[in-house]
Amino acid sequence: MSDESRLREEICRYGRSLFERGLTPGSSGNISLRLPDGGWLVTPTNASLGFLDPARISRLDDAGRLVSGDKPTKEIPLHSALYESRSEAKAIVHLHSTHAVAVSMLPEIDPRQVLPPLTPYYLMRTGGTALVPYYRPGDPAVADAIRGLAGKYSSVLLANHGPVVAGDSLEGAVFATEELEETAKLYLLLRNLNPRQLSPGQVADLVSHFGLTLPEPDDHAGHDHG
Ligand SMILES: O=C(O)[C@@H](O)C(=O)COP(=O)(O)O
Ligand SMILES: [Zn+2]
Repeated sequence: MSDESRLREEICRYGRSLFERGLTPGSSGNISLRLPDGGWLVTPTNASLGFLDPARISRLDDAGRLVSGDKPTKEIPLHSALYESRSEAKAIVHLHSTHAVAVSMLPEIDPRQVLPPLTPYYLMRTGGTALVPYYRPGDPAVADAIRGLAGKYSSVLLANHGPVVAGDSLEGAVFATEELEETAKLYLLLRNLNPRQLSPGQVADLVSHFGLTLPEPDDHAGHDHG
């Protein structure tokens, strides 16, 4: 099997797994992978991640033109801007996972740190998450909001919409998105119960032990637009 065939299968396998676990319902969500030649594989628009066909995955060239397969997701500007700002990223996952979407609507959310440091694994997998304001799905204007994060976040929550997470492999992007969803669930379970968070010293220990790069507390991620 060629590398590209293997990657097509991988998109379908992870898509099915995410769908079957209820992490993105209906035809919501999309996945992309960057190929060594600069082209991409992306999920087609209006396709359920649970029922993808490897042969119908959209293949784009390095200029973003459709080369084969079905019409691509309408979120190409979103994926493209995140790849642009995270040059090492190889894959991106966007989901409508319920708890993360719920958190994106809460009034107290800090756009530079959507979730507090509740668990080590959340920080290790996501490196922290930024919130960007609401944009209509497919609106190319979301790209400027992603660029406004200056490449500091690979994990982003779109307000009233869902997470979009980049990784250095599809597995990495999927694992980080799952961790964001689980931590959003914990946050909602513990909201108003004053849970103990990781202390600054415990976070610093994780940063040094695992070589994490976390955004500085004063890094700005814009909240309002329009
Ligand atoms: O929320 C939306 O409409 C999109 O962001 C989405 O999740 C699915 O769109 P397509 O990938 O174009 O099907
Ligand atoms: Zn969406």
